[in-house]
Amino acid sequence: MARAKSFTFAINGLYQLLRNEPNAVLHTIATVAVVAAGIVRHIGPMQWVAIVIAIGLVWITEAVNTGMERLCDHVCGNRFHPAIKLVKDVMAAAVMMAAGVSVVIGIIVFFF
Ligand SMILES: Nc1ncnc2c1ncn2[C@@H]1O[C@H](COP(=O)(O)OP(=O)(O)OP(=O)(O)O)[C@@H](O)[C@H]1O
Repeated sequence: MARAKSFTFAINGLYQLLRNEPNAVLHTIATVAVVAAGIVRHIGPMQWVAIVIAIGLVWITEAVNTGMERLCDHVCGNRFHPAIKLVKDVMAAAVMMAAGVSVVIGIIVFFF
């Protein structure tokens, strides 16, 4: 029962991410486009594995980034603090690296 409740909290987190994070719209469009391209190009099972990992990597880092941003804003009350800057910049770097890795995976899968 407790497990089922945790699952509903996680679903609520996903809903909040989709509702409040503008980047989530871009990720959704990119996810649909890449999956459609994979279907049209009849990519193989291992290529699907790479694509699923790439998509998951971006969504997971965006979710963690969003959570950390909200926590930072709550803790510092929107006042500037060097530690908050470091946390937010590092999280932004994580999203950027995940996106970069995903683009490289996409290029390898679809163009090689
Ligand atoms: N309270 C703060 N203290 C110090 N620096 C901050 C603070 N809030 C934001 N910053 C700096 O501004 C940058 C952008 O912050 P912001 O919260 O707007 O992130 P964002 O990436 O624009 O968010 P979103 O993902 O919602 O578009 C941070 O990476 C950080 O360098």
